[in-house]
Amino acid sequence: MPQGAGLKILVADELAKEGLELLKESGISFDVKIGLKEDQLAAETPNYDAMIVRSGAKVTAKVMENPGKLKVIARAGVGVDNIHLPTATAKGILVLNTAAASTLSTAEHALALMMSLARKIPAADAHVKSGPEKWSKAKYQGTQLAGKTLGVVGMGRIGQTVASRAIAMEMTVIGFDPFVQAESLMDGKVKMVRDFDQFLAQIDVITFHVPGGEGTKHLLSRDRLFNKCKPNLLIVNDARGEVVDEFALAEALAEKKVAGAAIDVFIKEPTPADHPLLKAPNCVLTPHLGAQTDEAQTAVSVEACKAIIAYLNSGEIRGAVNAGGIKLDLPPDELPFTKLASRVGALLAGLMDGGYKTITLRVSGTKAPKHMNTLLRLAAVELLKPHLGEGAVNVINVEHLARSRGIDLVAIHEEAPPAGLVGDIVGVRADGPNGESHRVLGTVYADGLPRVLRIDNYAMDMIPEGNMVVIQNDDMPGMIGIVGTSFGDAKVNIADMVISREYDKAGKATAFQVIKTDSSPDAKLLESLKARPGILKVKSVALPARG
Ligand SMILES: NC(=O)C1=CN([C@@H]2O[C@H](COP(=O)(O)OP(=O)(O)OC[C@H]3O[C@@H](n4cnc5c(N)ncnc54)[C@H](O)[C@@H]3O)[C@@H](O)[C@H]2O)C=CC1
Ligand SMILES: O=C(O)CCC(=O)C(=O)O
Repeated sequence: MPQGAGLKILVADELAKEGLELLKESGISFDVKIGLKEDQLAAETPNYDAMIVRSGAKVTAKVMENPGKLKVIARAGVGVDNIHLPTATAKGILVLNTAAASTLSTAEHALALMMSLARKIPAADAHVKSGPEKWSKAKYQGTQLAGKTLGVVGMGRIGQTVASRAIAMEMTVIGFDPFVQAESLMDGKVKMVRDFDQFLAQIDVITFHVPGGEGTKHLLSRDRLFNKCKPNLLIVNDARGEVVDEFALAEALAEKKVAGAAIDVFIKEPTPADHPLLKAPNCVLTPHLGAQTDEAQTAVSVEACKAIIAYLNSGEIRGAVNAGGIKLDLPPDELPFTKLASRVGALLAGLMDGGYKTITLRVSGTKAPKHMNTLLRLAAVELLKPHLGEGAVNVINVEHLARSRGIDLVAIHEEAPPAGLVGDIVGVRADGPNGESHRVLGTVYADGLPRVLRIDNYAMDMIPEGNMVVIQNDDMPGMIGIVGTSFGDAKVNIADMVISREYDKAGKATAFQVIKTDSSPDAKLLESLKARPGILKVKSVALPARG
């Protein structure tokens, strides 16, 4: 079957043609349906494996209530405030964005707003076009930016790009970003200020480059606009509408508490006809144009389409917003550890009788520790599958599902491998609420195949694959014969087998037999084995084949 066969993508916003061309070339079928209302989008969603949006389509909790086969949403752009991330994560839907593709264009737009505002360009333009009668220069006298202090709020990709250009324009630049710990950025050229009010007291121009949402709501509040800003302040908002209190801003402009504002983003877009900023003095407005250039729109479209194709075809994750740093497209020498973690998790799930309180991953060596979060999630998915169902849990929602059930997921890096082992060891341990506890330890050999090296304290060396039966029994003569005969009577061929013995503190020996079979052992065989004297535990696990 060709790659991508049977998969479907919904393009729910206008995308530049270069991205759509890539979708065509990929062979994955796609529909372009723009302007769908919430109900319509909710009805379409379950039919698609992937969705691509810009900022127009609102992917609300309701839209994802019954996600059907939807696995991934790509935002052709940066802000994902039009996608309800908690629901996407809870439903196991990966959300991607194209973080850097529109950085330059948005930064240039912020600078364009700043200069338009400082030199009153839009008003002067309208004045000239209104006719020669009232020709006036004095009314459009502006402010020179060189020598002024610019305050950049949010020193991420766009903030730093704006800062570097403002420095070239001979402005002094200071930054505010609670998530940057350094005293200064950009080779010491941008001093970071910790207190927002002290920051406001120093600046002549402010520009916002932060994500939207509760964390940044009304950073420029009524109190700050009226009591903390300098009266000559010019305000640029190219981030999100909620960052500045729009209504208070209109009043502050009218009362000359601040000198001017240039705004690209609004709480409600399109802005309603009675929006107070439409009539506010010295106010430049644009209809969310930050990323609206040929270059940025081509780049976000291409990046979003490439990311969707890569994820659908190979599971490669690019630009993940809600995947907790997992990476599935690992280099060839690290990739087998993902298979090891999944298989160790599945084996452990088979050993456990009850539920879990804690799932702990311990890793040592040089390769496995690079991917602790990915390995932990992969193992936890397999541990939760028997309880939640095959399709209900995946690497995106596993942490949320575990947390919502009171299960702790713990990852520990150990400098040295467990006693008696060497190199890259991946160990997963499950502790149940009633004291039940099992662990499985494994590694990957130079042949790239995963090996199980220990189940609890029983040492072994076995490739975890296919149908496996784990039997714990008292260590006494005849047990192997009993097991072999039972499998033979049930016409289940034993393909491979390892036996390991362990002594408890009292010196009593028990043995573990790990048996691989050519066909799946049925419940009758397992029950008959369990009933045999001396057999303590019988568990069957179906793992994928070797490939
Ligand atoms: N107008 C437009 O068309 C566009 C607007 N945007 C907006 O620009 C935002 C920034 O984009 P990038 O620079 O690429 O993101 P980024 O993630 O590189 O940078 C955001 C920065 O904001 C900082 N931050 C977060 N909360 C903060 C707070 N309360 N106070 C101060 N700083 C805070 C973060 O630490 C980070 O350094 C996007 O989230 C989006 O909302 C992005 C593209 C186009
Ligand atoms: O996609 C758009 O139209 C707006 C761009 C934007 O705001 C973003 O990428 O965050």
